[in-house]
Amino acid sequence: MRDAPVVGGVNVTRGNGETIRMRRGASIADFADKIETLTGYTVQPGTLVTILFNLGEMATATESLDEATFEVLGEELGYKIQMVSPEDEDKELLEGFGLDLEKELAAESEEDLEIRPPVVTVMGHVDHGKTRLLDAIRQTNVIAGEAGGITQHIGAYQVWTEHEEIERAITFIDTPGHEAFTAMRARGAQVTDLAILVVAADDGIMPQTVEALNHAQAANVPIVVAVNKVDKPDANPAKVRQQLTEYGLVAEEYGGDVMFVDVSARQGTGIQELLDAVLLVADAGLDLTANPNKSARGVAIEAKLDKGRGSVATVLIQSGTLRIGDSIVAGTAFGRVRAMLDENGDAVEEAPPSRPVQVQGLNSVPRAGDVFIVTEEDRMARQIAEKREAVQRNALLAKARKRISLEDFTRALEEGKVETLNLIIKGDVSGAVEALEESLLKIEVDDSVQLRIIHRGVGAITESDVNLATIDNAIIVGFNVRPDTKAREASAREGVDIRFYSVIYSAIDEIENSLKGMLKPEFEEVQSGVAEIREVFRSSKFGNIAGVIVRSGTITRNAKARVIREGVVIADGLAIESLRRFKDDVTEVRTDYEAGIGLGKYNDIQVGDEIETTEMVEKPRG
Ligand SMILES: Nc1nc2c(ncn2[C@@H]2O[C@H](COP(=O)(O)OP(=O)(O)OP(=O)(O)O)[C@@H](O)[C@H]2O)c(=O)[nH]1
Repeated sequence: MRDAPVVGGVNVTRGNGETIRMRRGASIADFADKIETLTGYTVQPGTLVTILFNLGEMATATESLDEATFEVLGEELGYKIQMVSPEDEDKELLEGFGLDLEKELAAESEEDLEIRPPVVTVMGHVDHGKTRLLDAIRQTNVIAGEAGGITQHIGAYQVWTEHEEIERAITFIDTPGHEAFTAMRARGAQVTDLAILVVAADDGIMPQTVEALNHAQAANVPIVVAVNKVDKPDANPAKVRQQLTEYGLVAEEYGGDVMFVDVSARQGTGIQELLDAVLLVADAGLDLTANPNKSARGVAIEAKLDKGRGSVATVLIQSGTLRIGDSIVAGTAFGRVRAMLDENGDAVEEAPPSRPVQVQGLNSVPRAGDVFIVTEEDRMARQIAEKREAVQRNALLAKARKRISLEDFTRALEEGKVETLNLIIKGDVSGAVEALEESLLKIEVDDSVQLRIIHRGVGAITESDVNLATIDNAIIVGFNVRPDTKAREASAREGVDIRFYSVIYSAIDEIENSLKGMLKPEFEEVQSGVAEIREVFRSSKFGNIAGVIVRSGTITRNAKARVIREGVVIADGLAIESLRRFKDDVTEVRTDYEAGIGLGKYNDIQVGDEIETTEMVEKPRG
């Protein structure tokens, strides 16, 4: 490739608004490659590192960058950046193996398709009777002859019911509440065709009822309401109907189009009517069909590591038929189907669409929501899994930088992009949540800025809040509440910004400032690399040079350094004046590599000392 000519003082590798597609986890070096392909001229990654540095962002040539950083760099160079979404990325990965799931589905003709059972998730507030209802459904509708058999929890099961004189199956996802539902949605897997919202008639609408229906509505999944515990003396089913009207769920008897069914999970009443309602909704407009005559595709519902059996994963077949001996890949897990069990613990030879089965034979445990596909050869399943693992690793590295934070929002605003700030509000008492919501909605800003509160609730910040924030790129505001362990892990993994407040005024203040584009980012120092001194050389030009091996992270030429002797910082705020590998000046040295570091006039270094480097990164508030 040739060097780019300079025309009118401008290097012609600069763009003219062309779009460059970048993968998650890509680096400056990848970006340079893309520009080279586009222009036909050589682009040095180091040049891009310098340009980015001059824009106030520090990154090495091979480090994974996030979307915001690519955009900054792209804008400077005259390119539009389009980040490839995780779904598209995986799609492209599969296409590389000749697998195009969408094309496959589109190529199916009407004759190939057969009706499949609806897949139903049961959601509702704690103690409103989800578990009991699922038990009741199961007890009254297991396949004849298997009643009383030992059932085992595999995360999903099918029941059979006579509907308009035909025996029909319904598949129930039986994972703990809507946590699984949102986890799967966050991963782009749509498994649920329909949701049953359980509301106890003696208790009425509670925070998780609202949360559950928000999730179902956001996913565009139709809802059937089961008004439970109608056997209780203080049951008030009419009130439940009344209350849900406010959330857009209007009962048929009130002129709306939502089916409400009164049930008692304890007494087993109303169950048949509920199943009929589910099938009516499914038949009315959901068009649930699939081709059973091809190799299977579906979604992992739950999975665990079993001491005796290894990885066991419950999968839901979405199209095709799964058979013993099939090679499958689910997320980053792969293997051959060694055995399949149904919810009764019975061995199954093949599983058609909408059938959940527990599969043995995968090499590791897939995550809930991972899509699985059957491949023609074992080798292909393994290669897909390995490629995905590499992609995930890179994406994680980039994501560690951050998702949207209030500061990003402010910056986007300052750049004049029209923006909507999505918020989730969680508080300790409903009064506070309402007060906060009301005050926030009253903030006056100009027309280009919008505040949307996509969910509010009382109680700790949960994993499902974080999942919702991930999907809608929202910021979570916690008023006197904290995330639970799972939520904390999820927010760290997904990089969701959670802001904690204990005074309503400061929450309003900060969000108002952000909406008005006044929030200034704060920076903090983080460790970027540690090197151990193994030799000290004297150089007439540079003073003492430390011969080091990098123990962790990356030592970069621009970083600040400190010297640590036996765990004590003996000098701080030093600049790295020279960084060399052998005789060459380099900009960075990574873990396990040797290098020579010169700290300018600072000479007090000994063998065994550590040089630790730090960089300034934007600090999450809270
Ligand atoms: N009277 C009456 N009690 C019920 C009925 N359904 C459930 N219950 C009781 O309500 C309590 C909660 O029921 P669960 O099925 O555990 O509720 P859940 O929604 O699954 O609760 P979590 O799993 O904790 O979210 C239990 O004590 C049940 O026995 C009903 O129809 N009538």
